[in-house]
Amino acid sequence: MTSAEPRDTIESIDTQILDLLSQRCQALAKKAGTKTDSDWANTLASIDRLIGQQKPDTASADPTISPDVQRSVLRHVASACWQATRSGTFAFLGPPDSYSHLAALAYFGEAANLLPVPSIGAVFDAVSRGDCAGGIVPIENSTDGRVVDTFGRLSEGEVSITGEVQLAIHHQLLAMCDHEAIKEVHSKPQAISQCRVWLANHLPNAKLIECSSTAAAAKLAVTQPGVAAIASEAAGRRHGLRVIGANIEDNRDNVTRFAVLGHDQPAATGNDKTTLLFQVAHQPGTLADAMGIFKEHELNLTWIESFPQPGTKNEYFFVVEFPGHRQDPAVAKAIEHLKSATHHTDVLGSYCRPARAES
Ligand SMILES: O=C(O)C(=O)C[C@]1(C(=O)O)C=C[C@@H](O)C=C1
Repeated sequence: MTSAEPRDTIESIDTQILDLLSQRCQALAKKAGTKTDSDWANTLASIDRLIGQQKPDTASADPTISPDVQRSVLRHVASACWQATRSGTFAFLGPPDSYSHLAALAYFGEAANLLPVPSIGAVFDAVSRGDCAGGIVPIENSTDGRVVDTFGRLSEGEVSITGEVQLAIHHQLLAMCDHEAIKEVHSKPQAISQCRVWLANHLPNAKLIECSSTAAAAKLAVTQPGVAAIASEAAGRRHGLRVIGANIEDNRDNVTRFAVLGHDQPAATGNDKTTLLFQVAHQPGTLADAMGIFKEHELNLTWIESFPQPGTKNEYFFVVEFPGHRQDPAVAKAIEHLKSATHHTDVLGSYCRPARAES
């Protein structure tokens, strides 16, 4: 055997995997800009379809590797090939190891070119100006509902929602000092709110201080004596912080939904949802009439939120979500109907429904 020959079966298989990777990149590069090209959202949807379609008795449905792990491996392969053949950066609320970063990694894959920015508004700016091909922002959490900064910008209609990530959020209380020496706890308001009961029971005298992100709080806790941060396990590892309290979220099933922002309109996958924003006249019954349209077209709402329209008195935007794609006949008819019955109706996006990831 010469030194260039594979040593054993495993190495020979790895060589084949590398060869397949290179073939996959070449095929992807050939598709770029053609009619059969697909965007990232559709790439993810086709991986999900492939995993879902596997027959239990086929070789690829090997029970030693669960469908979730197979999905994650294929996503990373796709992400590496995408990165090698396309340009494009995706913005998230940084610094690294914020939950937005973890959500971006779960969606775009480890190989993606990810850009940390200082605020949720900066994610919208980067995508709407075209500096980034896409971005990711928190939209709702299971404790407090909508994330206010995101809603304000969604109503401006500059970008679309092209996907969603649901991330299970497990908060850690991180510090350099002992529990007894903690005087201040810093974090993003949403994270503080998700740990309110734990903080009242374990640190009743600590000052709670809001900052731009959980990861920014973790960075600060490294240098400020007596300061603890509520942040992710990954942020604690990055900065060498001690875990003073593990999994301190009050709700064991703490989940944040993140919206993926972009300019594409993902094609229907058969497992989609649609997010709409509308405005009705400030008159009796106008909201009930709008709701009647969803009933008439048998669209089952999974979310409804209202938020004040800036610069007006008693005027609100409404955001609703329901299963189905804007190209489905019932959804298309309902949108047309709403457009004629409301002041303004904007389809924020139709995109593939997500699976849940862990933080
Ligand atoms: O600060 C972070 O790490 C974020 O990514 C933001 C954010 C949010 O605003 O909801 C995301 C998930 C958690 O709910 C806490 C904070």
